Amino acid sequence: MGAMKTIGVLGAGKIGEALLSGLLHGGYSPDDLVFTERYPERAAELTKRYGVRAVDVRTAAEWADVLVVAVKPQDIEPLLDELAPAISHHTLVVTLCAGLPTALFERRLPEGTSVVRVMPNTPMLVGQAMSAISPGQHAVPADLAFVEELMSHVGKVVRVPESQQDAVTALSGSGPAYFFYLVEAMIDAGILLGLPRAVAAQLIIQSAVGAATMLAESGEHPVTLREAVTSPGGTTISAIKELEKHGVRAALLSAIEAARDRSVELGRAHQPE
Ligand SMILES: NC(=O)C1=CN([C@@H]2O[C@H](COP(=O)(O)OP(=O)(O)OC[C@H]3O[C@@H](n4cnc5c(N)ncnc54)[C@H](OP(=O)(O)O)[C@@H]3O)[C@@H](O)[C@H]2O)C=CC1
Ligand SMILES: O=C(O)[C@@H]1CCC=N1
Repeated sequence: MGAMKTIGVLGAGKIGEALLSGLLHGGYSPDDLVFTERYPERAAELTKRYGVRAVDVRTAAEWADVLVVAVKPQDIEPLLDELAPAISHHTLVVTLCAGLPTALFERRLPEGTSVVRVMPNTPMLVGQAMSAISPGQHAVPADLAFVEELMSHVGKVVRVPESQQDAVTALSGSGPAYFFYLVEAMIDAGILLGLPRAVAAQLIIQSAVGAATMLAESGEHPVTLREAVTSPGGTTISAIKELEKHGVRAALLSAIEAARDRSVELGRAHQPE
């Protein structure tokens, strides 16, 4: 178990909470975790829910072997101001922030600080995260191996060069949102066809679970799986024709490109003068 390292989660919003919850489900003890939060009410609520201690950033920096940064990229500067004087250079820093390069942390934290960049996603809440990890310039193989093991408690992990993290963020970081959006639209289609909302939701959600399981377990290409649903002269091809007519494939390509561009932009906002 993670070599029993203590973990401090800085910023327990949606993704910070998902990590705490996922690690607890994955076998971590609440005694090996702390978190920081700006609002005391939110901190108290999380402590009640998970039994994990809320502390200030200085205490987290002094106590934890590993600090996981989970604030919005827009909030990083004040956090680094607080962290820089408090952190020891032996602490491993793991950043979950979209767009922010490891070099930003290395520049602002004590010389030689080991930083690993991770892009997870919210299915971490159910142990089904997809996380991509990249080492900063001072991260040694043991640091990367530790983070790989840590994130494997909450899902699957892949190693990528940091230069690919903006693309990863656009694909799997934001990816669950695209599926939720599709499901939402498909349930609406059920309503359009006169089905009760609860029935439409059950039909679509189970179809999504079934399709995802086939993709994950069959090893078949998505085209093969789609062709198996598409009977000659049947219903599916009538729907596919409309999807093509409305440029859904092109829309997805443009959407994911836009997400990648936004990730790059979030990183640029924190470049040195
Ligand atoms: N949501 C997602 O699917 C994913 C998010 N990420 C990354 O995770 C990070 C967090 O995103 P998300 O959880 O969605 O955002 P949230 O706004 O939900 O979470 C950020 C939390 O950090 C708190 N916070 C801000 N500054 C500080 C500080 N100095 N000390 C302590 N707490 C602080 C915020 O408090 P307050 O409410 O006061 O602002 C908030 O609760 C981002 O960098 C994002 O790019 C990565 C992968 C997926
Ligand atoms: O939307 C965002 O910026 C974050 C990063 C990836 C998913 N959510």
